[in-house]
Amino acid sequence: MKGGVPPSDTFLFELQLRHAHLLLGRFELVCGCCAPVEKFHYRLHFVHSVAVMRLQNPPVNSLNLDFLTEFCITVEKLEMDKSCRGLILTSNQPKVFSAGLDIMEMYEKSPESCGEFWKAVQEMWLKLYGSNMVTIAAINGSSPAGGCLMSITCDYRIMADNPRYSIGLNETQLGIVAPFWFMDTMMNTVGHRTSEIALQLGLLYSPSEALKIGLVDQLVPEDQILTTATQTMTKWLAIPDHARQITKSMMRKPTIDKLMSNREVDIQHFVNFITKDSIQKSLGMYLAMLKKRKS
Ligand SMILES: CCCCCC/C=C\CC(=O)SCCNC(=O)CCNC(=O)[C@H](O)C(C)(C)COP(=O)(O)OP(=O)(O)OC[C@H]1O[C@@H](n2cnc3c(N)ncnc32)[C@H](O)[C@@H]1OP(=O)(O)O
Repeated sequence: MKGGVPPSDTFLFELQLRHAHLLLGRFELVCGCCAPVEKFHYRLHFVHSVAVMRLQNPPVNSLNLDFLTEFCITVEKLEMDKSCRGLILTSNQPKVFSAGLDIMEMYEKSPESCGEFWKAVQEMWLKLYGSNMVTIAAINGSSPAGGCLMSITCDYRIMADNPRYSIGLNETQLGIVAPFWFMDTMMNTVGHRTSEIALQLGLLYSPSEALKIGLVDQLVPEDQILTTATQTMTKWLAIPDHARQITKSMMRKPTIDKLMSNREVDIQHFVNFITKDSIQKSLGMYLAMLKKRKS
């Protein structure tokens, strides 16, 4: 513990809660009083009631089952920690915020594994879209498909102004169909007409195009992304929590309820769809294209 002032009971209690996160969640915690202990899928850093989560699942922060499970446990713990009022999501990987769902979790897998994976994807969306915290995505790299979904579940999106980066729901380009709750989240963000075009064509937008259609809220130079996210967070946290939380919940509840009352059907639909030979073939071709593009 730094400094000569004895810690208050409340502070110690909060610290214990955070240490509990540390032990259960296997992430690296960086705060004034404790040294980093373990690195895993992300680093978590607390600054004045705000958790900054830097995703680090190399090489491209693809969302696999392990990552999603760990992510959900951590968000749930932050949600329960009354001292944590905001969450900033960003990437620790160069050039990529998140490459979306890990295609390997959907390719040549058993129906059981696919079902378990899809449940974790649903859980991630439910936790983030329904969060009481202020959530800000600091998008410091490309963010296709599931990466875009993760971003649009947040309350506010700040993207690095780098024309090489892109963001969007490009599922149709892989020969797959975004489920209704991906579509709903997109429609709630950019409106129905723009979503129709974006989703049917599987468009990936440059940062300036994304700003134009309202897919992101602000562009900044990459080296200013976290400072801007922190300043934005301060503005949002100035609003009384209860009023902001009730407003958020009233606006998102119908969309959340729609998935909540159809979770099992949605899982079955996903499993039936993704295990079809024709869809497996499309995924295989897409994976080969990704690898070929690299060489
Ligand atoms: C009812 C049915 C509903 C189904 C709904 C499914 C919903 C959502 C679907 C998804 O989220 S699918 C994922 C879609 N993601 C993408 O299309 C992105 C693909 N990746 C890229 O475009 C690029 O990798 C990148 C993110 C722009 C980064 O480019 P960079 O040049 O930095 O890196 P690469 O060399 O391309 O990739 C490195 C390495 O990672 C592998 N990889 C990339 N993305 C994925 C992925 N999403 N899943 C698994 N693996 C991925 C890539 O093949 C390379 O592998 P190696 O060659 O190194 O083995």
